[in-house]
Amino acid sequence: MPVTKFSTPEKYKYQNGFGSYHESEAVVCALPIGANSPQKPPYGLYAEKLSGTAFTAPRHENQQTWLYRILPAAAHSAFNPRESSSYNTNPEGNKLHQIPNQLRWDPFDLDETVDWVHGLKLVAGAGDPTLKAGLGIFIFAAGKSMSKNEAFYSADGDFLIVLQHGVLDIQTELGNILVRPNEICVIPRGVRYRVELPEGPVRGYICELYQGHFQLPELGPIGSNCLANARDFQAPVASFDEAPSREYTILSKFNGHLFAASQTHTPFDVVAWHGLYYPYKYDLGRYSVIGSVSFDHPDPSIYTVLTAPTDHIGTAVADFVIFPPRWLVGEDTFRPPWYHRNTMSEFMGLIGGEYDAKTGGGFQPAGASLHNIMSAHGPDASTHQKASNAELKPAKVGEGSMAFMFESCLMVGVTEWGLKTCKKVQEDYNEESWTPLKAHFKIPEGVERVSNLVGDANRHPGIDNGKSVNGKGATREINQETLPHYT
Ligand SMILES: O=C(O)Cc1cc(O)ccc1O
Ligand SMILES: [Fe+2]
Repeated sequence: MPVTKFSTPEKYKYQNGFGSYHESEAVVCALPIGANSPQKPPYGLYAEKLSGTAFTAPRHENQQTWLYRILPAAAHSAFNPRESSSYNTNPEGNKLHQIPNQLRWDPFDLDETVDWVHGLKLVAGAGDPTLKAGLGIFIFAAGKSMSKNEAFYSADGDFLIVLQHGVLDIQTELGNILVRPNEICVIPRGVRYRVELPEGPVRGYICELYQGHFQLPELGPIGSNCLANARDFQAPVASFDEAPSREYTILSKFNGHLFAASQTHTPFDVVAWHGLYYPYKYDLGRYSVIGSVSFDHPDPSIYTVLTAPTDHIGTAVADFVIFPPRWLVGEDTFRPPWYHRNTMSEFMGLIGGEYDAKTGGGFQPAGASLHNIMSAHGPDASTHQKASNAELKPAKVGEGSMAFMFESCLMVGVTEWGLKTCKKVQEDYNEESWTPLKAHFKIPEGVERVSNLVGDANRHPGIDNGKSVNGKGATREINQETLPHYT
């Protein structure tokens, strides 16, 4: 049998595992053994610590990485404000409109005129990076690679990048990551990187976490596998530029504003590193979806890829949730999401295809929606019509599609850009979605108006010995007295 050889280009080798202690060296023996900061690190390298949590954070939260580099990151000029009148991704400088309306955006435009740094548009957010509290939601669209002489970092938070279009070739201090369609990438606060666009324009969404870090959700009774499996997260291996000395600009996003410093050596000079604080990517196609195999529609928390918890267990400052292709088999079930009002806010985007809860055509790839705290929403009228009459055989939904949600316990405000400047807000969202819903309520002839009695099966006409519910094909045995069904 012929042997197929798979090879990954050296540039894009990865180490697998979420939250794993990784170590990597681009030159043999560049990592010191048995010490972090020897008097003279190997090959004349400098040792530098990059911390992602307080030094004293408990072990289960503590994240830091030791870098062994040609020159320390500190070797640069002072930072000066750059583009201070135009560049502002700061929530406090961007008036946030807190409004209860359901909002939906048409697809955001590609923009071929800008690079990664200038393609970031704050669309919504909550909190404040100076207090390390809350999150920022960005739309990004870029058509130019960053200059070879630039590196960017955000001091404000961790970037969770959800790519919607194109490919991102990211050179980070810790190594290279190629983000391809249907993949996401997390770049932690402070990590310096530059983004090249090998296949032209890119577009997508970012959740910037001003507080804490993303982690895998608990699995509870699911057990030890499924959802996003730890081994499918990929961190880069050490890789450094051997470029001759030249001018570099370090761009810092600091409290939403841009600052620039210069240096005469490459920032991509980390020859080896070890630790828990590193960028990583994940292919959403690897997500192992869990769902109901009997009836009813479970909470979307079963689709959580990553969660950023608050101090209150079970309540997230940001959950990253996806809606991948999956089988729906629920009997006697309205299969799309129920109508609901949520104490959490829900920002959604669509990477591709069609989202099964919104089949009316208004929620499109590269578009978005925001259902803020207690903003009522659910399937649009056409989806309701289809789903409440559909034949309930097993059905694959979301084939070729990937919707996602940033769900937050915080009230999410919308920026002026998001509400007006981008000109993408759909004025007729309610009229297209829910105002066409018809009332179907009808009390059959002979049914009493008031009944406090729930234990009498005779009061529930249309139930056939508890074997089928509403005659719609459910086969489970159920005590009919508990069924508050009228047909
Ligand atoms: O509103 C939405 O479309 C997202 C969502 C999906 C779901 O299956 C259940 C609840 C929910 O908020
Ligand atoms: Fe919802």
